[in-house]
Amino acid sequence: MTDLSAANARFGLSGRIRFKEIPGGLVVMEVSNIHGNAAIAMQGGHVMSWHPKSQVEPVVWLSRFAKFAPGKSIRGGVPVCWPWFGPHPADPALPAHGFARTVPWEVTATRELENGASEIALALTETGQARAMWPHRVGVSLRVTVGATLEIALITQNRDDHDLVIGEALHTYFQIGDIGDIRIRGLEGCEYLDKAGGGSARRRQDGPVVLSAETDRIYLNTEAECVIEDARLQRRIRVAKSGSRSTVVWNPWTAKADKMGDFGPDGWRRMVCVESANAAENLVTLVPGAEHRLWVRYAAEALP
Ligand SMILES: O=P(O)(O)OC[C@H]1O[C@@H](O)[C@H](O)[C@@H](O)[C@@H]1O
Repeated sequence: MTDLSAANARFGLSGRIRFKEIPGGLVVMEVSNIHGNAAIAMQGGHVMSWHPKSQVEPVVWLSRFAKFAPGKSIRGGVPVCWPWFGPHPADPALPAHGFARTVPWEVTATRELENGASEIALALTETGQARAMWPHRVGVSLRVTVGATLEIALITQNRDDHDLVIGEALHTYFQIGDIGDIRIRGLEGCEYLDKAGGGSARRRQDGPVVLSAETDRIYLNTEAECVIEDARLQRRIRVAKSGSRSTVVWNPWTAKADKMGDFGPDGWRRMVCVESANAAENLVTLVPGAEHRLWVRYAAEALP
């Protein structure tokens, strides 16, 4: 759905949901309600930003140097990694983190809830390009609820006649005061694959996660809530989830961020990715007809 006036007529909600085109040609849905603001790009079904009114600063980080172009993933927000996480297991020519984040999605419904939150349903558009990369019959949808909290459900239905194995993540970039001033609780004692610098060593988390260098970890068998404690912004962000057995913690640090070209000079200091995923040993197998739902809820609150 790229026709703006048709999209606004069908799914716009006066004063609350509006579609617009941004420089670079992407169509973005802007959501604004009594609880706060969010923006969702139709490319990738990508929640680009979320700023609840209770917070001085946004909770979901979007790089000031993000590039907006057809077929290119946006640096920040909530990229949807699907149907594989990281490099493709067999074909390095295929895009990292799957194709869902760079293909068109379409809105299938919008509504305002009684509590003033806005609910948006999106579906991955069937394209020949996606089919060529992953030739299976499947239904993929997102349900985004923008309220006092941000909830996102990523739903996969196997409509084929054989088992499907998927990797996935809601690859969320959270806005923080400074990378040196946060700690992440909820992963204590968990085993992780340490991918920083291209490795894959297995380690165990000792205490809360504190970052002091490039960090790229897949925490395995982790279903509990994570909490990002931010001493600089004097707040904590709660990351609750279900249907997700891996948690990825990522920050590229300075040298890698410089090479990536869309972080800006110090962007990497203001973000941390805490991704609710099913990756590595936690892939999901769907039998024909089965449905899998990965759900997250983000909430921010002042530190006591
Ligand atoms: O630059 P991309 O493709 O969005 O990926 C960013 C990072 O995403 C993380 O999830 C991966 O663990 C990292 O290895 C990767 O570098």
